[in-house]
Amino acid sequence: MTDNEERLIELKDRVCRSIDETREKLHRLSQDIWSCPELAYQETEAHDRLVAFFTHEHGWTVDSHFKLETAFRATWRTGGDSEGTMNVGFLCEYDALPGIGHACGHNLIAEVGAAAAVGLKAALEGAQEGVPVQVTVLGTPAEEDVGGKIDLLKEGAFKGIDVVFMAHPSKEDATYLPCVAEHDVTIKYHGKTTHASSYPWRGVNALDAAVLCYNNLSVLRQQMRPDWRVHGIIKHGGLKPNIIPDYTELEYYLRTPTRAELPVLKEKAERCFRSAAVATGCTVEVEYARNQLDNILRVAELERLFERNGKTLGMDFTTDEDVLRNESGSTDFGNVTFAVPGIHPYFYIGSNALNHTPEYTVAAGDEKAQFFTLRTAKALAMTALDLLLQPEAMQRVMQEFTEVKLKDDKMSNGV
Ligand SMILES: NCCC[C@H](NC(=O)CCN)C(=O)O
Repeated sequence: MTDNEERLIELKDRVCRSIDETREKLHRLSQDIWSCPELAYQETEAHDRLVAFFTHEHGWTVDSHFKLETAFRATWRTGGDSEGTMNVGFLCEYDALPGIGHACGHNLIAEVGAAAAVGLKAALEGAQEGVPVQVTVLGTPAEEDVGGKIDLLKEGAFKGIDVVFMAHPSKEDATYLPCVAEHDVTIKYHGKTTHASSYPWRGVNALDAAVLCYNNLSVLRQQMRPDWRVHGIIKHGGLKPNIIPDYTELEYYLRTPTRAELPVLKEKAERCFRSAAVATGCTVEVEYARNQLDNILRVAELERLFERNGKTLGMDFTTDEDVLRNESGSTDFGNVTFAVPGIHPYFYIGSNALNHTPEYTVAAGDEKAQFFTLRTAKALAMTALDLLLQPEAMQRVMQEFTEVKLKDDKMSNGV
């Protein structure tokens, strides 16, 4: 075994020990966030708790309200000049869901990011030969909405970060689960009210338009690729049965496995929106969310390193092809992966509950989740050490990142 390999093992042990030594503070942080669920862009308490956590941990430079009201940044760097310093990013999410609190366990995402950063810093602080590194923690709000990470990307918050890590609670350990491109859209129909019984023929029925739109999209599914998704709700359908509705509103999520396919689906969906207006005589407004979520650009080398570290800690990565190929959602982390190589693995939290259910809310606040949460943080920090102490590993990551980006560019440009 080489000296460097021995050093890596020692530093990885130090990461695990320091995270275990901080577990009480980390659990309290996670519990404080879990017990005060806040919606996207309204995560003021969670922001304050995380800012206070890093402020009280020595050595961190903390920027509260960093580019967004409820975003933050905490940085720590080893001494020496900035030349050759690798900037390792860890992301914290902390927004909850309406009506069911932290049913996606974002309190645990925040805890994983904080724990991994604290563990990596502790390991490197004591390293004999300096390892030039900056550790950057970014608090990224509103993942469940239009995506705070995308806002932060636009504001340059990820500039200078060389590799980025986060992890998401799930019902199994997985180095990756399909994360698809998505664009949210609101469709508004405007008609004309009249008495629905006395003289309905004088009205223009916006609810008819909404129902036709819903049905148009429902029949479109037969002609969609099986891995595309179109799903939505009628947010406003009218005021009273005897008033022909003059305003209705629908919200839909349009999803495709790659960002290159999304324009194709959007064009088909828009025909459904607009034909409902034509058929009823309504006017229609189509409003897309300001941010489109991209699919995750995968870097297999990062996933391999993470899986190797996770297995040494006892993680049991799923091999269920059905899960690995089909069960998917979207995340604004996808947009980050087109700017910075990164991984977004999933981790079991001691429950078979499904995300976005009240049962998952309970599981995310259960002390039983702590062991799995801290184990995941250790594996992330250990993977960061692999890159810091093995330059050839980071070179492989960058080479692969360049290749997959080029392949995506060609697909997006129809090459
Ligand atoms: N409009 C954004 C929705 C994102 C949401 N993300 C997830 O559920 C991943 C876990 N937080 C989605 O519906 O996919």
